[in-house]
Amino acid sequence: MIVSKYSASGNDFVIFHTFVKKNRSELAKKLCHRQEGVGADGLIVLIPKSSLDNDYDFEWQFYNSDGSEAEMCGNGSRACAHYAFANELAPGKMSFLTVAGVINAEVEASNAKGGMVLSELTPPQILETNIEHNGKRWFKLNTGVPHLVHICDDIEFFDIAEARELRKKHNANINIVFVDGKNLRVRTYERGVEDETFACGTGMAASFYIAYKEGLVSNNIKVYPKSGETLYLGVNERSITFKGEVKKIFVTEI
Ligand SMILES: N[C@H](CCC[C@H](N)C(=O)O)C(=O)O
Repeated sequence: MIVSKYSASGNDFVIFHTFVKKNRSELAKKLCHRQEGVGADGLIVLIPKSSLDNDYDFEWQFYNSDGSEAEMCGNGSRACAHYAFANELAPGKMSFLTVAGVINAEVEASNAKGGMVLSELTPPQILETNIEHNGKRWFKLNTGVPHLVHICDDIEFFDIAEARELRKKHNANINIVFVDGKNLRVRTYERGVEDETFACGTGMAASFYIAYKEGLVSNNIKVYPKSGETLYLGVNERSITFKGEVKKIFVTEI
């Protein structure tokens, strides 16, 4: 089986396509394993559409590295869009079906090593605005998957033990966000990876949306995850747009 390894702002994925839709939880754990597999935060399986009457170009399955299936993955949606375009499975402007809903994506630039991709996420839903934990205020919202967000004053310290506790209590990804002038810096403990990742797209979107609703940033900004790569976040009348570079690291047979 031929698989591709992608990095989207430091969040990395194994991607392949097949017409067969089945449970791939065990395969995800095997392929994502950092020492015994390809190594990735998640597995993306692209399933080309089987009938012309679907109003999307393909369907996908997304699995975290622990084998859990997640409704959506922001960075994964950008990597998958480039993979689909590069493998002639979709046009540059595409839409695909995820558990969270249909995602629109556009490959704005592409070459053999990757490109620049914009995804439009599912409409954000603010669920709670005042969760108190250890004297800190957390927001809970869904940007395709559930996230907790805390607006912090020191991005250099991320309490992973506290994040793990909150992740278990709320079954959500955990984000701290720092307002850095006009832009944001975000760090995320990811559900299903069970550790901090170098970037989390839906987490950056959740953090951006809370900072925007709190009047701390404008509706079009740059967001910097742990990897330091630049992501462009915006709010439109429908949802949140999310743009950044994706890199095709290698293609291999397993
Ligand atoms: N770990 C997340 C799914 C992947 C989200 C993240 N990789 C992104 O880019 O949005 C969850 O289980 O809710």
